[in-house]
Amino acid sequence: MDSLPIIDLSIKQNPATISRLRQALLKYGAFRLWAPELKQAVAGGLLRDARNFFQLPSVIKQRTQGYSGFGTELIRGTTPIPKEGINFFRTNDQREGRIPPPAEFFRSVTALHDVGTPVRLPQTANARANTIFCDVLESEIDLTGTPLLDYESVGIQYYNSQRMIVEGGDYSPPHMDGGTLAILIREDDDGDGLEVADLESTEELSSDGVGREASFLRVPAAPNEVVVLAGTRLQRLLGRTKVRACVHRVVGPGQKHSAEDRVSVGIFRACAPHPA
Ligand SMILES: O=C(O)CCC(=O)C(=O)O
Ligand SMILES: [Fe+2]
Repeated sequence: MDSLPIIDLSIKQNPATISRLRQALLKYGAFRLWAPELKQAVAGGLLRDARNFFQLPSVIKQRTQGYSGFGTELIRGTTPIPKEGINFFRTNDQREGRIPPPAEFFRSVTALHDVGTPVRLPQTANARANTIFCDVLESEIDLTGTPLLDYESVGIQYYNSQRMIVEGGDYSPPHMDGGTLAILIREDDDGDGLEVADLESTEELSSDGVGREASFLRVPAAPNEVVVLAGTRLQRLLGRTKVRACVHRVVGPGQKHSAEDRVSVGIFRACAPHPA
C-alpha cells in the first residue's frame, strides 16, 4: 500500500474498497476522504480569516478564547510543538478576561462545522457513512451519533515556516490524537509535510517509539480530499485488532516550503464528553 485508500461516502463501497480501508486502519490508522465541500468551506474565507487572526498583535491573541501561543502546546507533556493554534467549541478555556475570536473568523469556522461532513452526520443523510464504519470495523458500537461520541471541536494550526527555516526542526513531532476521529483539512500541496507511520513496520506502541522506528508514508494534500485519522479513543473502544491510533508527524519546512506559513484545520471528534 503506497498511498492511503480514498473513500467517497456518497457512493456504495465495493468489497475491495472495504477491504483496503480495513487494511489501512490497521497499518496506518488513517484513510483519505473525498470531501470537496469541506475543502471549499476552508478555502472560502476560513484560511484568510485564520491568517488575519494569527497576524494580530500577540496581546490580543493571548486574550482570545481557545488560543495557544507558539510552542505552548506540548506533545506527551514535554515536547513543545512549534505552532500557534486556536480551538473552537471546546469548553475548557473559561479563564478570566477572555475575549471571543473575531466575529468573521468565528462565522467561517461555524460554517465549516455546519457543512455537515458525512462522517459527522450519520443519522440523517449520511446513514450510509455510519453503515460503512460499522461494516468495516464490525462494530457493535454506534461510532457516531451518540452524545458521548459526537462531541466535536475545530482546531486551527498555524506554523510560521520562515521562523522554522531559520530555527530548523519539523512542524510537528510524531504523536497520536486523543479522540475517535480527526479530520484534517490542508491547503493543496504535493509537498505538504504530513506523514503517517506504518504501524506494521515496528513493534513499538508509544508514539515516540513508533516515531523513532517506523517507516512513514507521505500524505500529499490533494484537491477535494481530506485525511481522516483514528485517535486513541477509537483504538480503545474497538481494540487494536480492528483499528490502530494513527501516529502522524508533519515534517518540514525545509527547502520545499518557501511559503511564509502553513495552516491546517482539524475537526477533532469526541475529544471530551458532549457539553450537557
Ligand atoms: O497540521 C497538521 O497537518 C497536523 C496537525 C495535528 O496533527 C494536530 O493538530 O493534532
Ligand atoms: Fe495530530
